[in-house]
Amino acid sequence: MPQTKQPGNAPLRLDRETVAGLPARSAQAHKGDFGHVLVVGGDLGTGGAVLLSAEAALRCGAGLVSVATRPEHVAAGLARLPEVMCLGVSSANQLVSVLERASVLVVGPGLGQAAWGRSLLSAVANADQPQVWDADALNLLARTPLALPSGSILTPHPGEAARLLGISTEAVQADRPGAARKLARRYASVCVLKGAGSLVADPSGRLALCERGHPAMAGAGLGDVLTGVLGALLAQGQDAWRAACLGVWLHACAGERLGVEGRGLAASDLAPVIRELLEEHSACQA
Ligand SMILES: NC(=O)C1=CN([C@@H]2O[C@H](COP(=O)(O)OP(=O)(O)OC[C@H]3O[C@@H](n4cnc5c(N)ncnc54)[C@H](OP(=O)(O)O)[C@@H]3O)[C@@H](O)[C@H]2O)[C@@H](O)CC1
Ligand SMILES: Nc1ncnc2c1ncn2[C@@H]1O[C@H](COP(=O)(O)OP(=O)(O)O)[C@@H](O)[C@H]1O
Repeated sequence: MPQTKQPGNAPLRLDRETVAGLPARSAQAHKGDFGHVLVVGGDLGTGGAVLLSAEAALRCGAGLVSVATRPEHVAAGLARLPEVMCLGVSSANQLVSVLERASVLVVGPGLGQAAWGRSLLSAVANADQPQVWDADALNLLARTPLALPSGSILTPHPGEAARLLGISTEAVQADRPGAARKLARRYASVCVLKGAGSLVADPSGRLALCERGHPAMAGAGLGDVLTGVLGALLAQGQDAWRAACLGVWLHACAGERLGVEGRGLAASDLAPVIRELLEEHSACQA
């Protein structure tokens, strides 16, 4: 990423110039060049969260996308996203073969915190691919010591950050840079602290601020979309810091573009707009 000089401890401001893009694709490119994102989650009652994530990964250029979810959700997943390989798993041992084939793991959207979700999260945590942890993966992490593999990203909203840090949501909001940096250090991962003015922190203390976005984004599933975007950028070779900076910026700019239409922004509206913005920033063909 171009390193704009930052005065003192000021965060890097994410904009078109400061976020690093994806390289153009060669004319001989094939799907095997762009990674395989596996999204794990979607317990009974929250099955849509994994589909939002998988759709975003597909629309941001991942070569292959799989979902591992409750068997009850497979038919709906295939009907909505025929491009995605949708596997029903009743227990963690059914995850093993698909985990081995994936290059990036996204875990947490709609995962739940019951035995099913806990066992899938343990299996994912034992894998060594770069990972994106969100939602219930973070709620479980707050209760159980688990290590994230190197090159991973966690994406708490202020409520999840508060649970991880054992403090109130208000305390997180009162010192967002401090909370983001602390989580990045504690989990040796890049931390995206979501909410108006999302922050990206890394374990070395580096901090970036995204001033884009729109209050129309305050609705269900927008964070699930972000996880898929980040998974796709990791799968296409960006490291955790670059993927987080580009992904957060694209997601917020897409929210802004759609937000002008007013309230009622559906999370699934976002993916095609993120695709447009990604092409404007990093064209697929030179
Ligand atoms: N279609 C589906 O299947 C969907 C499934 N989903 C799944 O549902 C599960 C539960 O996830 P969740 O995030 O709704 O619940 P939870 O962690 O209790 O957080 C809520 C509390 O956190 C806080 N808070 C959050 N943001 C804040 C901010 N910016 N600024 C300040 N505070 C903020 C705020 O706390 P409060 O202010 O109310 O104290 C808020 O009440 C999870 O598995 C997820 O994947 C969802 O993704 C939706 C779509
Ligand atoms: N007022 C806002 N301004 C900018 N971005 C927002 C605003 N409200 C929500 N967002 C963004 O929308 C997403 C919401 O994610 P999250 O709270 O995890 O929702 P969910 O769990 O329903 O998917 C985050 O990326 C957050 O930064």
